[in-house]
Formats: sequence, structure tokens, C-alpha cells
Amino acid sequence: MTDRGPAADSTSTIADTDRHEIERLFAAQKDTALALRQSTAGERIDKLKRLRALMFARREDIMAACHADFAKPSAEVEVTEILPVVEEAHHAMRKLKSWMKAERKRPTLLMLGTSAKVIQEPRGRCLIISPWNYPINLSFGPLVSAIAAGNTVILKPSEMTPHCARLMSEMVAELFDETEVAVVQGAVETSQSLLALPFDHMFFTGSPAVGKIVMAAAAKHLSSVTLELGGKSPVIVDASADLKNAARTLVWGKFANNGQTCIAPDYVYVHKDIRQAFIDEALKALDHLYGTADTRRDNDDYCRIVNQRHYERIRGLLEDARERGARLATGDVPANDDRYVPPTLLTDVGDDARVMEEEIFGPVLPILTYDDLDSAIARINARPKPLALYIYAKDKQVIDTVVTRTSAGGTCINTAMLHFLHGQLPFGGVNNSGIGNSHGHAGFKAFSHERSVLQDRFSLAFLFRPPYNAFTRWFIRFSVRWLS
Ligand SMILES: NC(=O)c1ccc[n+]([C@@H]2O[C@H](COP(=O)([O-])OP(=O)(O)OC[C@H]3O[C@@H](n4cnc5c(N)ncnc54)[C@H](O)[C@@H]3O)[C@@H](O)[C@H]2O)c1
Repeated sequence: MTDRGPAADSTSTIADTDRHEIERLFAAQKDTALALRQSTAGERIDKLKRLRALMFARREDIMAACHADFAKPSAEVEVTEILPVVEEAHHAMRKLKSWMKAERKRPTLLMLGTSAKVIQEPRGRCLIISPWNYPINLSFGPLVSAIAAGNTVILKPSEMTPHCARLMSEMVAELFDETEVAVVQGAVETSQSLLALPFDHMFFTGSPAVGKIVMAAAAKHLSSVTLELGGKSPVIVDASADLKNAARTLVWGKFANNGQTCIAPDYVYVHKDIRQAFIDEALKALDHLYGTADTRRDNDDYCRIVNQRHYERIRGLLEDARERGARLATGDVPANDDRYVPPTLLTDVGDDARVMEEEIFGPVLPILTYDDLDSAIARINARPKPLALYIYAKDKQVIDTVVTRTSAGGTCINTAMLHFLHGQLPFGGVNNSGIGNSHGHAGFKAFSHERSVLQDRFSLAFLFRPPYNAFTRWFIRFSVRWLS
């Protein structure tokens, strides 16, 4: 596809859905949510099968929509939008029977004579609000988990990727009755109308700022929440690291999707002794992945910034950094033609630059240096807990030190971003970068309520109830002493 110039700005108007229509849909899902409590694994697997098949059947449409929204390269669409969703569905289909099984619990001493189990109950009516940066993946991925867990869903995709939002609306309508799964299109107003309703669960992916709005809205009805948020994900490149591997995987992690990835390496702390060698390797990795600097603009494998507002924001960050003494190791950023920002390595960045304050979410990689590991760890710990933290080192002690002395949603060692694709790993943030997890079993659990069920058979619980006579008093005191 050589036709550059995503159309997002010219067609990005999605009308907000009327509040009454939203309330009607929400009410219409009530009976289905109750009926789905009794749905079998086979029935749920069948729905996942149909969703997976439709992803494959509509893959050309998915590529076209992503290209129209932000010139996303077709190979990147297959790797980061289609593959993770079909893999999520495939994994859930294989594991669902065991995930749904009641878990028997042996009695503790006081509960001898009872039988107990934990059952996975569907949460009920669920809301999924998704961001624009992986519009299909981050909408249909959670949808797979919600269906696997037996829920109804209202899905609100981002208004900033309107072609993808419309396509998902069509695809969902092809598979589901609106009383089970419905897509509601719109922007902030629509989102707020949805958030006002007493959903059983709200699953939100987006910025920490909006995450706080979602949590406050959920608190009004005590809806449970999963918040998949963002932040600044740091990288430590130790002197013992394999620099070629570090450069190649970081350059891919940073510049895929034009840096508009929640777990993109946000900034790098490289040991001062290997700073120049790392920069040289990173420049080589850029040539390898995206061609030489003069040809990158026309490289079909390189995506664009989603809209003019974000383009101006990134340029603003670069100008501010430059004014404070930073250098662009990759050369100048050309004037705006189609919201192209080349892959940019920034050096000599001060901690006071704005690029070090906010999540960059664009193709700009600040490279900072450290002398001793303690100082790098202290600088990372001075910021809110990140969604991801990456470590490049051969020295095991360095790896262990960084892992145990920092906190992050997830961590990769000697690679970047792959933990997102591992279906057996819970994916999520911590505090400012998120609450709760998604993917695989963790995604199923996010959309399920763990319900304890206890049956009394011949327990001694009656001895704990009044009237308290001499014998029951003795028994209670004996129990306390025995367990103390
Ligand atoms: N943890 C993850 O899995 C993950 C994945 C992708 C993106 N993110 C994060 O998402 C952010 C980028 O995505 P974005 O710009 O679409 O995020 P965003 O928070 O601006 O928007 C996300 C969704 O919230 C809605 N929204 C926006 N403002 C709202 C408001 N005031 N009230 C109610 N709803 C509102 C939007 O319509 C959209 O559907 C980054 O911070 C990134 O790190 C996190």
C-alpha cells in the first residue's frame, strides 16, 4: 500500500449514541445475562469459534480499516490486531472446560463436616471501553474473555479510529443479537452515558486520567472494574547486555505502531560505558527494520500518528526537549505532510524535559545514561509504577536486583513486549498503570465472579451458637486454645 495519508481526520466524526438508546440496550441485555448463567462450555466455545472465523473472513476489511484510520501497515495489522485475538479465542476454546470447572476445597479444621467449592459465575452485564491504538485487538480481545465467561457485553470502541469502530459494529451485528453483544459508537458523551449505568463489570483500556473517571463512575454503583492503563515504561540496558539484541528488539518495540503502544519502551537508561555503542547499534537496527533515513518516509512498514492533535503533541515534546539541550541522533523531523514523525532517538535529555514527564506514545526514544544501578532504580522508583519494565543484561544479579527492587505491571528480560502475547501470563498494570488483569485464564477470571458455595453435612457449627451453656463454652474455649 503506497497510498499514504490516513483519512482519520477527515472522517473521524462518529455521532454520539443517544442516551435513551443506550439505556434501552442495557435494559434489553438483562434477561439474556440471566439466561447466560446456565450456558454450557460447548455453547460458549461455539460463539468463540464463530468470532474467530469471522476475524479470518474479514481480515482484508480489518487491514483496510486500520490503514484508513492511521496508515497501519498490513503485516503489522496481522501481527498485532488479528493474531492476538484469534490466539486468545483459540486458547480460551481449548481451556474453557477446565476454567469453568468448580474447584473443590478441603475443609479447614473448624469446618470439618462441610463440603465446599468455588464456582465461576458470569459477572452479568459487562461494559468494555477500548482505546484507539490497537483498535481491534483491545476491543475483541476482552470480548473473547467476556464471552468465554458467559456475559453480555456493550462494547464502545474509540471514536479516534472510526473505520475500525464501524467495522467492529458490523461484525458484532453479524454474530450476535444486540441483547447479547452490542457495539455502541461515540466519543466522551457516549462513554459517560454508558458509565452512568449499573453494569456488573466495567473493563476499561485507556489512559490513567480517564481510568480515574471510570473508577469514580463505577464506585457509584459499586460495579467491579478492570483498568488496563498506561504510563512511562522504562528500560535498563546493563553493561553486560547483548547490544545488538537490545537495539533490535527495542527499536521494534518502540517504533511498531509508531510508538503508539501502551507497553512500548518509553525511555532507556543505558550504562554510561556502553552509551555510544548502544546508539550505534540502535541506528543500525533502524536501517535494518525501516531502511535508511532518507527512505523511511515511504516505507510501507512504518505507521503514522493517529491524528493532528497527537502529531502536534509529539512535535511539541521534541521542541521542548531540544530547547533544553537534547539532541536528535536520527536527524531532523520534517515538516508535517501526512503526520509522519520519523523514528527518533533523543540523547542528552534532561530529567526536566516534558518528554520525561508524560507518556510519549509516539516514535521518540529518549536515551539517558546511568553510572550505578542504584541511581537508575531510584529514578525509576521516583515515578508512578509503570505498565512494563524491560531489562537487558547477561548478569543474573543485575536482573534479580532490578526485578526485586522495582514494581511494574509486567517485565521482559532481554526482549520487549512479548509478555503481551503469552497466553498463560496475566497482563495488566499496577496502581497508576492499572488494576486487574486480562488475557487467557486471567481474562476469564476478570469477567467471572468467584462464588463460594458451602454445604453443611455434619459440622460442629451448632456448638458455636447460643444458648451458650457450660459445654458449648468449654468447646469454644477449647477450640480457641487448640488453634492458638
Ligand atoms: N494497559 C493496556 O492494555 C493499554 C493498551 C492500550 C492503550 N493503553 C493506554 O491508553 C492510552 C491511549 O489510548 P486513548 O488515547 O484512546 O485513551 P483514552 O483514555 O483517551 O480513551 C480511551 C477510551 O475512553 C473514552 N474516553 C475518553 N475520555 C473520556 C472521558 N472523559 N470520560 C469517559 N470516557 C472517555 C474514549 O472515547 C475511548 O474509548 C495510553 O495511555 C495507553 O498507554 C493501555
